Amino acid sequence: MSIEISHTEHGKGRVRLLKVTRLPDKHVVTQLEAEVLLEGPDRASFVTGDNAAVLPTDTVKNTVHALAKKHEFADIEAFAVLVAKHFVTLHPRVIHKTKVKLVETQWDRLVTADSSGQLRPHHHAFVQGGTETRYTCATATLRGGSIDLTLASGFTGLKVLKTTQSSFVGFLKDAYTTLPEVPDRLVSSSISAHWDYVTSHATAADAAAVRSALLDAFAGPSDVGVASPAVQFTLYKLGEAVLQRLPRVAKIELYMPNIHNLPINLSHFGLPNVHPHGEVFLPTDEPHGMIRATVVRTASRL
Ligand SMILES: O=c1[nH]c(=O)c2[nH]c(=O)[nH]c2[nH]1
Repeated sequence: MSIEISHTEHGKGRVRLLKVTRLPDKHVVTQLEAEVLLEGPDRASFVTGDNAAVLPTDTVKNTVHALAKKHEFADIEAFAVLVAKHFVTLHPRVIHKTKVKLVETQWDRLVTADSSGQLRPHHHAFVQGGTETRYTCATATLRGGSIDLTLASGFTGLKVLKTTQSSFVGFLKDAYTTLPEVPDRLVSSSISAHWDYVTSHATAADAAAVRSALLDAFAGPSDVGVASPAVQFTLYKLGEAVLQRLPRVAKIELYMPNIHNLPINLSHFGLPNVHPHGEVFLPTDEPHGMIRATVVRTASRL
């Protein structure tokens, strides 16, 4: 029997920083948590204990902090690419690939009354709210003399709810099926999305456009909505909307837990509480349905 080591990587996780950019008219903050992993051809540190090709993970952390100070960057996408390129550029002999994941903590600018009583965006005060987390992943890989870059972005915890235009009927039944057919129900989810860009030049605005496309497809037109015969169908429509609207997105992975809101049985009190009278529900978060799919663009058959 011979034993070999195959894939190796090392780096630093949970590297946190908050950067303040002090512009004259406003301060701008970016808070992020980085995970940076380095890959190289040398296996000696794992196999023989020779650390000559190992850039300490402590240095990786320091580098993230120092690059944040040295460079201006518009969004986490730009900073992820910058960090990923840094290591393969500085140490091409021992580092052939860098993977960077940056998770952003969103600070929203407060809107308060100014000294004259006018409501205005605040110069330097922020608030954090919501459960949504946005992230981006960049990789830099040395190929010959150049660097291949890939960029992906995503978010978790985008909570959505519709109070009608959702049904679940006609499903497969067996001896253990107790679920009744539901022609009209609430549908709720906490959407996670991860998408690959066809370019490494995508920005926070692209991520915002993906989010809008997903929400528009979930909700449908504001007056009439859009039918959801199952979370599965809605998930596919969400992915399709993103790929139709945004040519920079190559593929999107979506996870939509089906967060059940169960009609409470009020029949003891002579109160019908099911379709079309369903008004009082018990929001639950476990167990929840798990619906996941990847939606990709295929080459045109024309
Ligand atoms: O939209 C749904 N998809 C399912 O697969 C499913 N299964 C279930 O019990 N309820 C639902 N709802």
